[in-house]
Amino acid sequence: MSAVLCVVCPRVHGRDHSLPRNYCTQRRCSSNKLSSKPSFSSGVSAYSRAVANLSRSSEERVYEVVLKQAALVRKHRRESELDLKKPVENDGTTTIDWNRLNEAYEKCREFCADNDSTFYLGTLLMMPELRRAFWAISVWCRRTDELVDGPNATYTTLKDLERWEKRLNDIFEGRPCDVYDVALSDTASKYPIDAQPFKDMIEGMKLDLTKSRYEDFDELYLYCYHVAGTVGLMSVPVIGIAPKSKVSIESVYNAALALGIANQLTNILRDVGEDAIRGRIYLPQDELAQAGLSDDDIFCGKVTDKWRSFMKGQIKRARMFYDEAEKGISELNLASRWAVWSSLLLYRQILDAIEANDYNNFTKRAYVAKAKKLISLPVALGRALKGPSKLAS
Ligand SMILES: CC(C)=CCC/C(C)=C/CC/C(C)=C/CC/C(C)=C/[C@@H]1[C@@H](COP(=O)(O)OP(=O)(O)O)[C@]1(C)CC/C=C(\C)CC/C=C(\C)CCC=C(C)C
Ligand SMILES: [Mn+2]
Repeated sequence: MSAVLCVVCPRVHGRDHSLPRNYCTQRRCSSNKLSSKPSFSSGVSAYSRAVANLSRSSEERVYEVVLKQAALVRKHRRESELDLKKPVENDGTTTIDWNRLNEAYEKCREFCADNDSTFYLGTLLMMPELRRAFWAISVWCRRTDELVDGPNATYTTLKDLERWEKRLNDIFEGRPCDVYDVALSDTASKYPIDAQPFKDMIEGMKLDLTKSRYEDFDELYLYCYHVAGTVGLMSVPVIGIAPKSKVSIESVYNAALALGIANQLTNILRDVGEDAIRGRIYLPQDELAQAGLSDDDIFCGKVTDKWRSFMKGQIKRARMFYDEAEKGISELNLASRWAVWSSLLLYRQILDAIEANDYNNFTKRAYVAKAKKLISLPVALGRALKGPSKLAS
C-alpha cells in the first residue's frame, strides 16, 4: 500500500487506492480518530476549536455531522423501544385544525410542482404521508435558496438569514409563521428530524452572500454539503432505514450525503454559464489552473479542448458521488426506494446531457426530455425492489 493522490479530494492518503472510491475509506479512518478525541465541550476554548477546525478537511468536519445525526437516530430508536417517546396524544385541550394543515400541505405541493419538477415527480412515487413531508421540506429548502438566488436576492443580507434561522427555530418549536411553515412544523413533529442540517443549509446560503470563488475541491465540498448534502441528512429520518438493513446507520447517512453532493455538483456543472453571468464560479480554482484555464475563459464561454477535458474530470467526480449514493438506497425503507432511485437516475442524466451538448454549458442548458424521464421510472422500480444487502458493514 502506498501513499497516493486521492481522486476525489486533493490530499494524499496512505490507502490502497485501487479501490474505486478511496475518500470513503479515508472518512472511516477519520471517524476512528474523532471518536477517540475528547469532546470539544469539555473545556476547550473557542480559539482552539477554530484552530482544530482549520486543520481538518471538509470531509472530516462533515463526517462529524454524519456521526451526530446517526447518534440521534440511535437515541430515537432506543427511546421508541423503551416507549419513552410516545406520539403526543390529543388530550382534548389542543385542537388540530385539519383543514388548515391540509391546506398547508396542498400549498407546499403546488410550490414544489411549480419550482422543482424533477423532485416533485420523485415524491409522487412515495406513500401519501411521506410525500407531504417531502413537499414541506422541499419548499423550505427552495425558499431558503431563493433568499440568495431569487429575484430579490440582491437585497438579502446576513441579518435576513439570521432572522430566517430564528424563524426555523420557531418552526421546530411549533410556532409556524406562515402557511408553508405550518406544514414543516407538522412534519418536524411527526418525524425524528433534527434542525442541524437545516441550520447548516442556511450557513451555506451565507457563503453565497460572501463568496464567489472556491480555491480547491475541499472548499467546494464544504459548500456542496451546506446547500445540498444537508438535504440528504434531512431526508433519511423521514424515509427511514429498512428494518432488515445490516449496515451501519453512518453508512446510510453517508450515502444520502453523497446523493446531495452529487446533485449539487451536477447543478454546478449544468449552470456554469448562468453562474458566470452573476460573477460566480463554483469550480475548484486550482483544478482550473492545472487545466490551463482562467476565470476569463469561463466568462468568455468558449468551448475548447481544454474545457472539454476539464469538464470530463468534473463529470467523472460527480458520477463517483452518485455511485457512492447508490450503495445506500437498498438500505432504505422499501416504500421510498423507488422515489430515491428515480430522482438519482433523473438527475444523473443531466450529466449525460452536458456530454451530449459537447460540454457547452455556457450557452446551452442541459436538460432531460420528459420521455427520457418517464423511461427511467420502470428502471428505477426494478432497482428499488432489490432488498438490503446481506452483509453487515
Ligand atoms: C441513502 C440515500 C441515498 C438516501 C437518499 C436521501 C435523499 C432523498 C437525498 C436527497 C438529496 C437531494 C435531492 C438533494 C438536493 C440537492 C440540491 C439540488 C440542492 C439545491 C441547492 C442549491 O442549488 P443551486 O442554487 O445551485 O441550484 P438551482 O439552480 O437553484 O436549483 C438547492 C436548490 C436547495 C433546494 C433543494 C431542493 C428544493 C430539493 C429538495 C429535495 C428533497 C427534499 C428531496 C426529495 C427527495 C426525493 C427522493 C424525491
Ligand atoms: Mn438556486
